Amino acid sequence: MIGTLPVADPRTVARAARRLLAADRRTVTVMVVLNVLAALAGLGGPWLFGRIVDAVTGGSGTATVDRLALAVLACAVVQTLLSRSALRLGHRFGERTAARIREGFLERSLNLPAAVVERVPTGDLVARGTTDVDAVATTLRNVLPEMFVAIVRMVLITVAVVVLSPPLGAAGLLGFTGIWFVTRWYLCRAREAYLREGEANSAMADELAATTAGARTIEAFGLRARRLAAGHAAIAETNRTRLATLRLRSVFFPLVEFSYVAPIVVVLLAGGALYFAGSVTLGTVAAALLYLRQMVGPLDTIMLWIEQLQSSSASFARAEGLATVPPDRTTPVRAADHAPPGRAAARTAPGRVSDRTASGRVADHAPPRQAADRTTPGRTADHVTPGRAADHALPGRVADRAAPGRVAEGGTTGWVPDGDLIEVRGVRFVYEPGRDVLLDVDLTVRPGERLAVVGLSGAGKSTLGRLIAGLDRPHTGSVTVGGVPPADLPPDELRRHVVLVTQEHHIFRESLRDNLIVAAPDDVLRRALRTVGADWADDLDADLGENPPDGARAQQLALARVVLADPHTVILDEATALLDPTAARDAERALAAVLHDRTVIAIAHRLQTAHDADRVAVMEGGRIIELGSHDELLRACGPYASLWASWHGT
Ligand SMILES: Nc1ncnc2c1ncn2[C@@H]1O[C@H](COP(=O)(O)OP(=O)(O)OP(=O)(O)O)[C@@H](O)[C@H]1O
Repeated sequence: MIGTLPVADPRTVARAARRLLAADRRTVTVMVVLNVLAALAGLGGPWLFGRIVDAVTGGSGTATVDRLALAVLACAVVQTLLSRSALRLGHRFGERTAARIREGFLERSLNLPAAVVERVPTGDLVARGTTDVDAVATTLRNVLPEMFVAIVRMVLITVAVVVLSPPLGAAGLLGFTGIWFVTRWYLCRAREAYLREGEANSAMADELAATTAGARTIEAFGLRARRLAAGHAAIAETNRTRLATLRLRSVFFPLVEFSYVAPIVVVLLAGGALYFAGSVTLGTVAAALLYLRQMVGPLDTIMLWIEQLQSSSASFARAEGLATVPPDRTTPVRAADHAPPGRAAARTAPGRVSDRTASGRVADHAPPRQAADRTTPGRTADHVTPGRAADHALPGRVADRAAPGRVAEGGTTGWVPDGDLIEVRGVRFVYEPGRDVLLDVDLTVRPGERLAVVGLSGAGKSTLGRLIAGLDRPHTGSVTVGGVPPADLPPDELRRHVVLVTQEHHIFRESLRDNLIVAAPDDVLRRALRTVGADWADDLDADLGENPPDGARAQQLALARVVLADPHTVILDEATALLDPTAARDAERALAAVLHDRTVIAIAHRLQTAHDADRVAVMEGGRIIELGSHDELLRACGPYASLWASWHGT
């Protein structure tokens, strides 16, 4: 488990950059060729100008000078045309590559293990997906093509000046060595400085997001001063890191300016001496000087953008860092899996169920049967398959799924659950090394049973719920649903078996239909909405991004998703805790309709839920310390009896 998102190391970044170049190999090749041709055309000008100087000093006629001047013009025109084409191609390449990076980032974000997403600061992920990806996109679109042109020109100008006159070329290059030292000094410090600036930006975004999201809590608990102090600290850190990069720039750029003049002075002095010694013509000195002047253009471009390149390479490292997070399930989910129903099947499961695909990891116990062996001819699976109206038998759980013979689509283990039995055996789980959150947990939940899990805050109830819902894997022991580890099931399959409903109900900025996640005919969707009492939801095309439903309605939507997914087991983790009492009563009614005929594991804070359950599991310090019916546990006079007594005030 990790507390912050990682940053890719330089080798990983270089590999990713190579992959992006290789993805557009043809364009890159054409770009290189056009740039080389443009740079070659550009070399003609100074050389011809040198010939003009020699022609004039040698007393040639104006006709020669005119011809040479026309050739200079032709070179300039050809260079402009070729450069423009190369640049246009470069911009297009940049756009396409930026789109690839965005898609990759989206895919990786969706693939992040739920436990990681919950633990890392939201601001970090948001800043990487916005500021960092935008910085990389801008660089690819605007900076990289120009840098590329500049580098090609610099290389060819260097070759040209050395070929023109080796001693003058050597003098010029000697003059340019200062830039190399200055740039090296800058680059050694810039990456770290920009990475720190990016981190500080993320932290500030996180602080602001936390303050905005928790506005009501802040008001209610008088936390304004605390939040302000946290905000100021984050802003101060951002300022500090920005000043650090500014300091680097304020040393770097003046030194670069000075370094431009140095080679010209050196060549003028050396050229003068060589001319008077009769080793070079005046035209050659003039051409060499012009070449060196020409060098300033591409150098300027490189120096101008080098800062942007540094900051965006740090941004790229942050965006690529997501790729280094180990997945909780090994088969990555495709971005297409997250398109709304109708476009692609799965997006986000009801409640906080993550849409990740299954891992190739084989369970440490033997699943009942292998899917491949179980394809029974003529047997039809009765699952809630997107688009299959017949499967949506509402409101209770009527569909007969997990039928032997059905092959799990997209599953990596090839196993499919056989039956609805939930078994937890010898489970141990940690979020942070050295701190067991679950220890030796054994539990069997029979199909159709209502189990309440109670215990003090931090006892491990939600973690147990997450393991049964397949969002996390146990570190030791096994959790199985119908004999198969739920974390091994692909999202589509998983949600037909187990769904976790929490108090968080995410609403996508899409239509009501898309928000229901499971694709089904309109009448089935409407029936699901009616089942949960969502009378307000008659227009399936209504854009929920424009009119986001309030807490109670969002809850109804989440429950409608459960109805449509039609799982045999629903895990409720404080599903109605955030609703006001009236809304909570309505939600309880809707819940009752949804839970009918299903196995229910209710993580309960109100002991009334435990009272109404078939059995109660009492958790403490990551262990189940008592298990039995309400009456049995009361008779046992143990921890549950004490909890019940204190809850009742007796
Ligand atoms: N993502 C996480 N990263 C690190 N520690 C975590 C994470 N989630 C929970 N914990 C810790 O694990 C322990 C068990 O948490 P869990 O949420 O499972 O308990 P709980 O009984 O459901 O508590 P509550 O009733 O307060 O929700 C707690 O100490 C909690 O701080």
